[in-house]
Amino acid sequence: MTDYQDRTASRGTASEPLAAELTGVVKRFENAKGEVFTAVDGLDLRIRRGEVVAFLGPNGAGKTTSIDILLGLTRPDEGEVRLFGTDPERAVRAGRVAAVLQSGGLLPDLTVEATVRMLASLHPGADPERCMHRAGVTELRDRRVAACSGGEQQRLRFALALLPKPDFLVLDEPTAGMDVVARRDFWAAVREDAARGTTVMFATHYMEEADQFADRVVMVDKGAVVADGSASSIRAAISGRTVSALISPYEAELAARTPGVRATSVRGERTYFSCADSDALLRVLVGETRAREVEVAPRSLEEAFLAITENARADREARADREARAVREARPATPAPVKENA
Ligand SMILES: Nc1ncnc2c1ncn2[C@@H]1O[C@H](COP(=O)(O)OP(=O)(O)OP(=O)(O)O)[C@@H](O)[C@H]1O
Repeated sequence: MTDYQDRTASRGTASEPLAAELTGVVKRFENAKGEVFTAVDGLDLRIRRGEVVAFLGPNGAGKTTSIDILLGLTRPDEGEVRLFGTDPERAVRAGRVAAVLQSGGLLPDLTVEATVRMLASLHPGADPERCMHRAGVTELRDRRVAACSGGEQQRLRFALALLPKPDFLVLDEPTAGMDVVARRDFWAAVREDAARGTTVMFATHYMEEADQFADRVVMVDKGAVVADGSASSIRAAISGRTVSALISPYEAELAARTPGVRATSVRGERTYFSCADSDALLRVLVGETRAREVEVAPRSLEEAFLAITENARADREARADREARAVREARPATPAPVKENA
């Protein structure tokens, strides 16, 4: 297994039943012209109980579609989905799985408390006070939903999701559009719940959310898993900086020989150097070339994806080579053909 597929960050164990299991899931959409587009392309994912998994990917990677399939809201064209060993609809009906989706579902004229109590009546044994407290909305109880900020509405949705006392919480980009403080408060509430052993899977664009909150990060791109591992292994893969400058092609080539420079590219007038040791490159650019307007930036998520997919491809090729060699070496020498006498 590669660094990105070590799956060591689990809080569950292999002998425990899985919270979720997606095997070979494919979902295609057809546009008005009849062109077929594959949004989820053979997704395999196993989530053990107690794990907190970030589902990370760029726009259009297939996160929402995968989550809809996981929750039984969309049927896959191929593949199988199991939640707690049963089909998604049954698991959701039984209150074992609850979701905080990106929008919808709230009545603007009700107060926060009335909303929670109304939905609590659908779940025998639900404890509205406790759920409000756990989601951090107790202080907002008398506020109308329409007067709540986006972040407060998401916390309210979180309180509603807690009503059936789910074992598994699925959150689809729950903090999209929130400011830093609202995001921090939201995660504090979820984190507290996860500490009680609830399995959590959340989709996000934000690398730092995945890093701070998840103990496992699953990166998806083009509807398939491209990396899967502990946050630290993913972080290691995206460490490094991008240095860019206005520099002549000749001097750029010289600078690219600095140890630690992994790749260069040109966009517009700028040359971008992806490097592990930005200090060494800066010394060269400033001290030995006529480079101007030098900038240093953390590696972007897109660059991280490129690095990870490239590493994953190299790992796959190396593994295939090793396996082929092992097969060749294990094969007994072919005996010389025996000539039969006519
Ligand atoms: N009902 C649909 N009909 C046609 N195409 C769809 C439909 N739903 C999703 N898609 C397409 O499938 C791809 C994956 O979309 P999805 O919403 O799952 O991605 P995502 O990773 O959640 O993206 P984002 O981060 O932007 O929400 C996108 O290209 C999207 O346009």
